[in-house]
Amino acid sequence: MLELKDLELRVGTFALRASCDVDPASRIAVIGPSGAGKSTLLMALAGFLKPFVGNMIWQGVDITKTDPSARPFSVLFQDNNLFPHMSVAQNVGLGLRPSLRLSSEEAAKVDDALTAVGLTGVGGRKPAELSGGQQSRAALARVLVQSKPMILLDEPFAALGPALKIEMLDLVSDLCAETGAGLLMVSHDPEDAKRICDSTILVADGIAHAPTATDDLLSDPPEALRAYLGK
Ligand SMILES: Nc1ncnc2c1ncn2[C@@H]1O[C@H](COP(=O)(O)OP(=O)(O)OP(=O)(O)O)[C@@H](O)[C@H]1O
Repeated sequence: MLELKDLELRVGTFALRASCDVDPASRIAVIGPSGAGKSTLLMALAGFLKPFVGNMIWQGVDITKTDPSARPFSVLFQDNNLFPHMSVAQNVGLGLRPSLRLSSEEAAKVDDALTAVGLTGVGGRKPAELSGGQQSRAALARVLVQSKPMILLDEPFAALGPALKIEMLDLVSDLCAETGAGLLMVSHDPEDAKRICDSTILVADGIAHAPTATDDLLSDPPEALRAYLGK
């Protein structure tokens, strides 16, 4: 279990509270109005933002002060963060070893991850030589190669067209099913949540609420979500 214990996150004058249990094996969407704190929550989980108050507990162990690389999460933010001067395989390899001095076993893992996302044979290309969808797949391979128990995605497919976005969401869903990884995915689109997430965390009015069944939440949205959905 991932426990958020009386967490308070602060960025400038903004504050977000979270106190709930999260099933690390499930697929969870994080939705809410713009500026509500969705990215802030992910940044704190990933270890890039120190909580002002409270603790994060992973399987009974306090990870509040654990380095990002030692946390049970791999993270993908919106802009993919592929380095243009490196090959696709090197970009993926960074997920395993920043020095890129990979053992043959690690190099094989990179190949496996590229295959899993449908990029067999393109490891030698530079990111600019890939389409937008292929770049998203490469970024996903870097997440996958880390074999972490949970994947954190912050609107990684927002720049893709609707058909490509659906393709990527389904790929994420399949990869989670195959690897057993859990998912926490920030999205602006409730349809994304409906498509691949069993439960949803609503972030609104300074609170990251406990995960609720996605269908229940969206069929009978609370006031804060209703306004956001335009209902
Ligand atoms: N560096 C910063 N300094 C001060 N305030 C910040 C900083 N970064 C973010 N904020 C504020 O923190 C709040 C939460 O931002 P956050 O990016 O987490 O929201 P969000 O829900 O992810 O928004 P969006 O959906 O628009 O991406 C916002 O009100 C934002 O203005």
